[in-house]
Amino acid sequence: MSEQANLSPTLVLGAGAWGTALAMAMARNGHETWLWGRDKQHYLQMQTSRENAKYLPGIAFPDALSVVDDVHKAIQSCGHVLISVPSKAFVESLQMIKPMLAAKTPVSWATKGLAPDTGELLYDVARSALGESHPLAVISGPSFAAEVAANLPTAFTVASEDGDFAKQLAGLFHSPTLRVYTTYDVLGVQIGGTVKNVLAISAGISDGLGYGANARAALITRGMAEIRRLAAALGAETETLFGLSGIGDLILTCTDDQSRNRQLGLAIGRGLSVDDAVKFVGKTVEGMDAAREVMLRARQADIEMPIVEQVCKILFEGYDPRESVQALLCREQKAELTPPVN
Ligand SMILES: NC(=O)c1ccc[n+]([C@@H]2O[C@H](COP(=O)([O-])OP(=O)(O)OC[C@H]3O[C@@H](n4cnc5c(N)ncnc54)[C@H](O)[C@@H]3O)[C@@H](O)[C@H]2O)c1
Ligand SMILES: O=P(O)(O)OC[C@H](O)CO
Repeated sequence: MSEQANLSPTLVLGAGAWGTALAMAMARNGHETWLWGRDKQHYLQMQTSRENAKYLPGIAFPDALSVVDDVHKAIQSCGHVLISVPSKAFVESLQMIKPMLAAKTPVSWATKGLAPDTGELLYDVARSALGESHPLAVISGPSFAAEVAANLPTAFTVASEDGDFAKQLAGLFHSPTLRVYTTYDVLGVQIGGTVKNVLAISAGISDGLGYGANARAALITRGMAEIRRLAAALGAETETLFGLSGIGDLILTCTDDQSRNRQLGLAIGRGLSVDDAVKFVGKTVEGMDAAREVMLRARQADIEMPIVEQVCKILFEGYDPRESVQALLCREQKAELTPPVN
């Protein structure tokens, strides 16, 4: 993609919390931004009230943000499509845009997760669905939608194999309150953004059980070791995991109650069944699906991810969370670091 290519207007597909917050951030910078949500009632409400009362109440849309209803027309005439739907709707979104997308229109997404059932990385899914001609990018990092919408200081990362696209996309968001970094390591960014959701469930469970700060810090640190093992096995850069999309997002979601993944874990740890906890949270919890898919990838790569494994046992096999903590604590003694072999 050339440095002069024009990404405007951006069409944001998915009018949930994150799609709306990202659309508002671009529009605040004066970039023409179109927001589309599939629910007609919701669309009409946003168009009339000029806010997204369902997900981000009380924050007015900037003038450069328009709510669009004719998604087909919008796809054909936009300069860039940003997908912000849950991972289970990602393939469906690609299929929807594909027939209408102009040959080289760049596509990015802010979805965190893997493809359902196969555990494929979304970058690979998008590349095989859309072909080689579209620049692709992933947006990830420690960023709660409500804080971005409220214009609170935030930093995140844009990853693309196309450096010009990464730079231009980052430029759409960059502002005095939003610092956006770029990287070429699409693999590392996706792995960090996916696995942290599963680990946030584990941290929530631990806190919900009433275990202390020591246990939470241990889960974050050993969870990071699990992310690193998977990332290394799949060929990501270790450095990425020490950045915003790795440790940054892991800390955010494991420690702050705004995280829906952590909220799910807290509810389970406090004694709700998994089904009741899901109903209680009542929002998108990506770590539920991700747990299964991350475990699949770990088995394929023949690596150990004991915390993710215990989260799967609690979520899908009815394990008592206390038994899972015992299983983690009773693992054989291990070295954190062994001396290098000369
Ligand atoms: N909320 C955050 O703070 C945040 C931050 C960073 C990343 N993310 C990621 O962004 C993604 C979206 O999360 P969210 O918080 O916006 O979720 P959300 O539940 O707030 O909204 C999801 C939206 O997607 C819509 N949707 C579902 N299926 C769709 C489809 N097939 N086509 C079009 N729209 C569809 C829903 O109607 C809903 O409006 C997730 O992968 C999440 O992990 C969220
Ligand atoms: O609410 P969560 O747990 O989905 O986390 C939201 C974002 O991914 C935080 O970066």
